Amino acid sequence: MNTPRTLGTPLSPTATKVMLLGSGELGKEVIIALQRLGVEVIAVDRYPNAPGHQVAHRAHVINMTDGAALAALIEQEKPDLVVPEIEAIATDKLAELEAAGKITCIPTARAAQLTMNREGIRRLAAETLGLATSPYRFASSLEELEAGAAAVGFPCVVKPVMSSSGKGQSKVDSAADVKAAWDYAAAGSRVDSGRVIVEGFIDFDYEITLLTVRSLGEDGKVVTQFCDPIGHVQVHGDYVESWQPCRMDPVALERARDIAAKVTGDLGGLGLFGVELFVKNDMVWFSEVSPRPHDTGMVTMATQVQSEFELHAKAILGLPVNVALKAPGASAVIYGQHEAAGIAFEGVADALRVPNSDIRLFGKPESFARRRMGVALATAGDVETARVNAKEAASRVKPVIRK
Ligand SMILES: Nc1ncnc2c1ncn2[C@@H]1O[C@H](COP(=O)(O)OP(=O)(O)OP(=O)(O)O)[C@@H](O)[C@H]1O
Ligand SMILES: NCC(=O)N[C@@H]1O[C@H](COP(=O)([O-])[O-])[C@@H](O)[C@H]1O
Ligand SMILES: [Mg+2]
Repeated sequence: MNTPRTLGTPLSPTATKVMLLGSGELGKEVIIALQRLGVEVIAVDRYPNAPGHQVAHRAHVINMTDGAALAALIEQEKPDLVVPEIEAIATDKLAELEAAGKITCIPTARAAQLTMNREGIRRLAAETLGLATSPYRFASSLEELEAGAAAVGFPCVVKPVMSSSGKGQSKVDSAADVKAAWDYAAAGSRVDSGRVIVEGFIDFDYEITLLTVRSLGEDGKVVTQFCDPIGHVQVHGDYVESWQPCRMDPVALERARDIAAKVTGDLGGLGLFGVELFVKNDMVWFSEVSPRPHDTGMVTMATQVQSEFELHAKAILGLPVNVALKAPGASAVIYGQHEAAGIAFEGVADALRVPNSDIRLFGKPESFARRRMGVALATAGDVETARVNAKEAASRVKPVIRK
């Protein structure tokens, strides 16, 4: 597509129809942004009443890694755009349907295929594009992992090739810990492929997500724009806190943008990408990329004129976008803390008494101790104050089990 999409009326023959594959907290916000433009939205996830299901025109529950089930649903709904929201999807089927001219996949089916599996994106970035990354090896057995870990050196990080939000990921300090990391990866991957990546540990000063948008310019050509860098803190491979803008050495910022332009340029298509980078002084390493909104980018709901979700919604429809920052701000995650269905949240009023704060509760039907159930947002005159306030607001929200 090189012209903006004409938008129709939902639930009528002119409807512009978008299908989200994955309907968690990130998809929910993309759906809300699309709904505001009068787009008809079909939300798909692996379990009923997912956050995005609750705000879409129609909701479906299927195993998205089942190619036949996915193709059948696409055939039934005939969406104009198919928008992957998670990694664990039958992306080969998406590629087949795209090649047959039956779907338009965001940003491209190839991008979804490459980023579903760490091996695809890592080999593209390091071996094809020549970008700096941590040293790495892939392993399909404990013996291969032992050899790989020895090759990249200790400490290192072991991750299933198909996983996200830190699932199955562990840091390994010595050869004695390799077996535990192998077992942990096997238990934690979202799709058990029996394969892992082992990466040399990068002793970075800080890490960022560089949200990068590919949208259509007035001349019909793709324009690449960068949001202000987002700094974040991760615990056990999962984000707990993020802030924007993240102060950076100007040389490092230029390098970060260069890497992001190369990766997103190769993946192609339209939409927003979250490019994850490690930074030490003016050195920048590529870590990975989401060809979709990023969890650390939830902060943009408070900090930007258009959140990462609005940017994605607009860009995929061929509409112009505005990546400007509105105010410095931060986000802090609210975890479930309990293993229970239908939990309640006390203290929301107290949380909202924190200056310039806001709360999002995702509405996930089931809570786990470390499941992300909501996020607190705060803006302030400076990022430091915003971080303190976002964490304070998050801590005032108390998940409880109601009998
Ligand atoms: N090679 C490494 N060196 C140092 N830290 C690392 C390395 N790999 C991962 N980490 C840390 O673990 C975090 C999560 O890693 P990564 O992004 O690969 O996992 P993920 O499961 O894909 O998470 P998400 O889906 O949330 O992006 C990183 O943001 C970083 O803090
Ligand atoms: N880092 C990727 C990420 O944050 N993805 C977000 O988490 C949801 C799954 O949450 P769940 O595991 O609680 O169901 C996904 O649907 C997406 O919104
Ligand atoms: Mg990551």
